Amino acid sequence: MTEDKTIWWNDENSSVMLIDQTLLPTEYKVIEITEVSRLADAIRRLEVRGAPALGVAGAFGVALSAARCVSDVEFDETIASDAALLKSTRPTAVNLAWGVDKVLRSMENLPPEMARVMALFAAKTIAENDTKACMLLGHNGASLLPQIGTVLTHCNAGALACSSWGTALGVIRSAKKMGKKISVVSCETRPLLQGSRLTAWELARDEIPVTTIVDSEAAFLMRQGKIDAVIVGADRITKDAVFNKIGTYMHAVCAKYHDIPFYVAAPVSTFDAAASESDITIEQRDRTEVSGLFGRTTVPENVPVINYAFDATPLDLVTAIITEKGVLYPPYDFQDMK
Ligand SMILES: CSC[C@H]1O[C@H](OP(=O)(O)O)[C@H](O)[C@@H]1O
Repeated sequence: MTEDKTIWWNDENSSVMLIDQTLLPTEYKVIEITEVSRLADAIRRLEVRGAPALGVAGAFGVALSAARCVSDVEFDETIASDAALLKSTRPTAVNLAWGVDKVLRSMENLPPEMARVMALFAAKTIAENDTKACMLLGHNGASLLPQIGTVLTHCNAGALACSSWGTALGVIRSAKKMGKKISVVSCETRPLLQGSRLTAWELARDEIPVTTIVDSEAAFLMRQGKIDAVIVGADRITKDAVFNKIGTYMHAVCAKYHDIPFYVAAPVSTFDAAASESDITIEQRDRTEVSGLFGRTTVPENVPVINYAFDATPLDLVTAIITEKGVLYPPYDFQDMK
C-alpha cells in the first residue's frame, strides 16, 4: 500500500486516475476521469476522499479543465467555472480549495498554451510534495509513539487519504520502520466506515496488526487501559480547533479523561490559521448514509436524521500536532504553518 498512489495524472490520455474507494475493501478498482464534472462527482461520492487527497484532486481537476478546454476564447471562463465547481463539492477540508487555488495562481496572466503546461506542472508538484510531507511528518511523529503499544485511530488518514503514505497512518508506518511494535485499533467510523473499509484494509496489506471496533467501544477500551495513544488526521486546523471526521471530538474527550495522549497528524496544507471554529462550515450529508445499511432501512422514514461529516475538537484536547515542519505543542502558534 505504501508504494501505491491514490490519485495521479495519466500523461498519455491527459486524464486523472484514482482508486475508487467506495468499492474497498472488497474491490480494488482504478478509474480514469476525463471530465471535471465526473471528478466533482467522485469527490462528492467519496470515491476520492481525505483532506490531502482532496487537495491533489482539486489541483489535478484544474489541470484537467485546462487540458480539456481547447477553445482559447472560452479558456478563462471554463477554468473559472470548473474551479468553482470543484471547490463547491465539499466545504470542510481546506485542502480542496487550497489545491484548486494554488494551481489557478500558477496560471495567472499566461496565454492558454502556457497556462495548460503550468497548471499540470503545479498539480504534479502538489502531489509529489504531499507524499514528501506525509513521509516527513510520519518520521517526525514516530518518536511520539511507544516502543510497544496500541494506538487507536479514527476514520482513514492513510495513503488513501493522501497522494500516498498517509498522515496518521504515515506516523504508524514510520514507527514500524523504526522497529516499534505498534498495534492499531481502527474505529469503523460510521456512517461510511472509512475505518473498517479503508484503514483496516491498508494496515492489513502492510502487515501492521490492526483490530477494528465499533466507534462506541473506544471509551471502554480506554477505560480498560488498552489504548496507549490516539492519532487522527485532520481536514482543517483553525486557530482554535481541529476539524476531522465526526466522532473525533468524542475520542478526544475520552482520551483526556483517561489521560491518554491525543495526536493530530496533518501537513501544513491543512492549516487555516486565520480562521476560527465559528467561521467553518461543517458538511452535512444525505440522510440515506445513516438511514440505510447494505440495502436495508435502519431508520423509520418519518424519523429525522442529522448527518454531520465532521466535528471540531478544541485545541486544549490535543496533546500535539505532527507536521512535516515538526511537532507542535501547546500553547499552539500556527504562524509558521503556511
Ligand atoms: C489525512 S486526513 C483524512 C481525513 O479526511 C477524512 O474525511 P473523509 O473521509 O470524509 O474525506 C477524515 O476526516 C480523515 O481524518
